Amino acid sequence: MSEKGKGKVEVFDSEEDLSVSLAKYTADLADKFSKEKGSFTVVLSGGSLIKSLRKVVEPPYVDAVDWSTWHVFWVDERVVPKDHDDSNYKLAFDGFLSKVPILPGKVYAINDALPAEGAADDYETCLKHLVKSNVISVSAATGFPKFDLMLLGMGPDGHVASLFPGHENEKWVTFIKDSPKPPPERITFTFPVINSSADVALVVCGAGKASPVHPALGNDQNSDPLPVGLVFGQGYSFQAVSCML
Ligand SMILES: O=C(O)[C@H](O)[C@@H](O)[C@H](O)[C@H](O)COP(=O)(O)O
Repeated sequence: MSEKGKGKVEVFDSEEDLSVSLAKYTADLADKFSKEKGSFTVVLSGGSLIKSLRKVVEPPYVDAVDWSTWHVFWVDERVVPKDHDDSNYKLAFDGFLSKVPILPGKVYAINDALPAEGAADDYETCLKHLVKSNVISVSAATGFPKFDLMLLGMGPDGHVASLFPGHENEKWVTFIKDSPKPPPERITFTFPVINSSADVALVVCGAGKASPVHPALGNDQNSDPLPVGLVFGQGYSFQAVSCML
C-alpha cells in the first residue's frame, strides 16, 4: 500500500473507517507475502490495535485470507501470565486469534514463566531460531530480523511498543521494569528490529494523541524527538492510519 522509502498517512473520520481500511491493508499484505514466499510474519501490539483489527476476522476477509501461512509475534508484551487481563497475548487471543484458524504452533507468545530479563532473552533466542529456519527473513541492510508487517499503536506520550521516552537500546528484544504505562514489567522489540520490517502500520486513534503524532508526521520540527519519531522517517515502507486527530 505504501511505496518503499516513503510513508503514507491516511486520516479517517471515524474509528470504524480506520478499521475497514486496516482490515484491507492487512489482508492485502498477507496475500502478497503468502504468494511471494508461502508465509506471512506479522507482529502485533497491545492496546486498542486489536479492537481496530476486528474487521479482518469478519467477512469477507475471515474466509478469504489463507490463515495457514500466518506467523504471529508481539512487538511488546507485559510480563504477566498469559491468562492475565493485562496480557497482550490474551487480548489478541480473545479479540483476534481465537476467531481464525492460525496454527497454534505459529503463534509465538512469550514464556510467561520467566521474569522480564529472562523472557526478553528467551524471545530473542526464539527469533534467532526462526531466522535460522527461514521462518523470519533477515534485512540485508541491517542484519536485523525483517518481519513482513508490524502493527504498532502509539501512546499519548508518543511511545510505541514498550519503547518509552529515554528507554531505548540496541538489542533485538529488551525489557523494562519501570514502564510509565502499567503494568511496569514488559519486554519489547527494539527500534532496529521495528525499522527493519518490510511494512509498518502505525494505527493511532483519538484526539489525545494529536500532539505526539503531529511532530512525528513532520508538522512540527522544533519539538523534542519522541519514540514514535524514531519509527517515522526511516528508509522503509510504512503507513500511518489515524482518526479523529
Ligand atoms: O502493550 C502495550 O501497551 C502496547 O503495545 C503499547 O505500545 C500500545 O500499543 C500503546 O500504548 C497504544 O495503546 P492504546 O492504543 O490502547 O492507546
